[in-house]
Amino acid sequence: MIELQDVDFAYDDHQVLKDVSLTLGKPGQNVIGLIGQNGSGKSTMFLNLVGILKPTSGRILLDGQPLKYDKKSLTHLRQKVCIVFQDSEQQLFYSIVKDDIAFALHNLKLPQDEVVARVRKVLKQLDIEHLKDRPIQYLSGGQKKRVAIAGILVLKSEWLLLDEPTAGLDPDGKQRMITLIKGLAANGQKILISSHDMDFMYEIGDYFYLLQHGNIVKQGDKKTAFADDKLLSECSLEQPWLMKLHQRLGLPLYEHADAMFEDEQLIHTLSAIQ
Ligand SMILES: Nc1ncnc2c1ncn2[C@@H]1O[C@H](COP(=O)(O)OP(=O)(O)OP(=O)(O)O)[C@@H](O)[C@H]1O
Repeated sequence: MIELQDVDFAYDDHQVLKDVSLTLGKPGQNVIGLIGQNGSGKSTMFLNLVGILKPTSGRILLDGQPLKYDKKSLTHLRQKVCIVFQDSEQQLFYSIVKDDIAFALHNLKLPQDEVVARVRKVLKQLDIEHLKDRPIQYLSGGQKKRVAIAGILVLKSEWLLLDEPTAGLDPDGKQRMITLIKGLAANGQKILISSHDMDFMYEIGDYFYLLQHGNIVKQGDKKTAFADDKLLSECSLEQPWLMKLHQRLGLPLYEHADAMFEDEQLIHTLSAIQ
């Protein structure tokens, strides 16, 4: 579990996180969403969680132990909690895809056959086997994102932090991201995602935190987190469309779009209207 206790963070005199307390990794909460508009502090919170930044006050605990910031402790932390940055370029270092994915594994001094096996597995998992020998500089933004994620997934960390994973993706890329995240979560991967893409978050998340100007102003499951349209618009966020249909048209609150399209009773009612 990851716990934040009364965490404040400021860049010099610019206070960004304000008294944030939360516990990540409770049973049934494999995919956790951190929602907030641009500048609300999501990336700053992520950077605190991986020890790149240190809370100005308060503390962060991993499995009950407060984070320490010496080199050895940070190496340990980064084997358990890994981040995929919003800008994939920030974490692509090698020129060829398969070398880049293997980079951190070589750093960990894993045996070569283990490195090869792990790289092969993630290439398949992310459907990028065809890119393995390609120069990274010629990949599209969406392909680079998948390579960056592959380079983290090979590490098999307990926690995966995805900062704005759908930024810049086309509908197909977004759908692939949804499939990937659902697949990882089904295998027990714990994932924290930051985004202001509300339909995406609604589709994949189990539990949500709403961040406004560095404060957690709401938390809960889908039903709770997205219910207050007024609060969401104060945060410059839009209600997910399934929640709008529920609140404004009285439809059941579907967990995801497929559940609505597969609802035979709804289909029957709609066809009777026509
Ligand atoms: N290195 C920095 N130095 C000073 N201020 C910063 C720095 N990084 C971010 N900020 C400021 O901190 C605030 C929160 O930024 P942050 O990137 O955490 O927000 P965010 O919610 O992730 O935004 P976005 O959705 O645009 O990625 C913003 O006002 C931003 O300008």
